[in-house]
Amino acid sequence: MSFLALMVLIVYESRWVYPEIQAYFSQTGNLTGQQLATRSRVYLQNAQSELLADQPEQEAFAAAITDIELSYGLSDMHVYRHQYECTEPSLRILNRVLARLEVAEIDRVGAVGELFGPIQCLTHIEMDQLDQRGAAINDFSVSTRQHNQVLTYSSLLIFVMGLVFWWLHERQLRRTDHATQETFEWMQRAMRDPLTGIGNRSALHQDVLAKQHQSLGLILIDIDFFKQYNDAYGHPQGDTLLRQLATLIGETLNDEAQLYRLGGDEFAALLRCPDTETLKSYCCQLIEGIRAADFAHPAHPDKKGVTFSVGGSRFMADEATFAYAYEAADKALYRVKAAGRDGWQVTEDA
Ligand SMILES: Nc1nc2c(ncn2[C@@H]2O[C@H](COP(=O)(O)OP(=O)(O)OP(=O)(O)O)[C@@H](O)[C@H]2O)c(=O)[nH]1
Repeated sequence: MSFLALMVLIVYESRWVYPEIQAYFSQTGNLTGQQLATRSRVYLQNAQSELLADQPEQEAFAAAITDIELSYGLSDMHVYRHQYECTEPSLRILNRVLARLEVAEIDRVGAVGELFGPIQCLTHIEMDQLDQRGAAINDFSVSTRQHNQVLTYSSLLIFVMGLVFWWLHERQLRRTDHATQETFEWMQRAMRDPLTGIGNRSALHQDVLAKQHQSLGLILIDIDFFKQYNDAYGHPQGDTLLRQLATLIGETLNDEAQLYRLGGDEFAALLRCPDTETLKSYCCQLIEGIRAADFAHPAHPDKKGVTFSVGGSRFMADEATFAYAYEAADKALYRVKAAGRDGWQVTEDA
């Protein structure tokens, strides 16, 4: 709002300059007024010269009459009559002198003397018109200086306001960026399992939705007798094992799978899977991988190391088929558990 007011002020100040210059240069009253009075005075002085010149009286009178008439014409102006009290009496004197010159009822010296009054009046008019012009010039330069100052300060203010707005805008931009970054990081964290760093159940759902219409394999991996492992080594060691197993699963699947911890001791792997044979080979690799890793598990009932039960299913990714695929993989896993664990099964055509 204040910005708009400043702009209006600048436009007003700019518009002011032109009419003011016009007003100055159209001081015709003063300029012309002074020039006419000067000419009129010069004619009267010429008339005096003619009267005093060494020439026949008749010629001198004729020349003087012409000069006085010219002077009269230039003096007989409304502005002079209106502004200067001496004008009317001067014109009357000129009229009288003219009349007397025409009938030769006045001598040369007398006529010259009569003209001094009007000359004095015209000199006064000239001086006054010059003073008025000087005052107008002075006023004009003062006003110009003031308006220039207003223009300069307003422009400066606008510049500073522009800088402030730019700074505020930049600051807001930085804050928004920061907030967006924070939100993004929170969302990332909300999708991660804090213990192992791999995705959680929400991430699994999201990733499936992002792979619409792709042929995928879902593999559920459950640690056998993990409760006993915790009991034997304690929870901190159990946590360490969970982290190690997350790494092992990733390496075993050649980092082609996206991994998730669904809670407790259950992991999931999601990977591209063109056919069931591929899915089976991944499951087989997992069982062989955990056996080869040979993690100690003293509380394992069969005295084996840590083992997995693995169930898998294959599906064309979308929201509805994922629910069936999950259920199918879970059933396969359950069958492995029921069959004694440490093995894998897949459900065909989920
Ligand atoms: N260390 C650790 N243990 C966990 C965590 N989450 C769950 N558990 C434990 O995992 C164990 C899972 O026990 P169960 O569901 O009976 O599974 P299990 O002992 O592996 O038995 P089966 O699956 O039938 O072979 C429980 O004892 C939980 O306390 C965790 O974040 N860290």
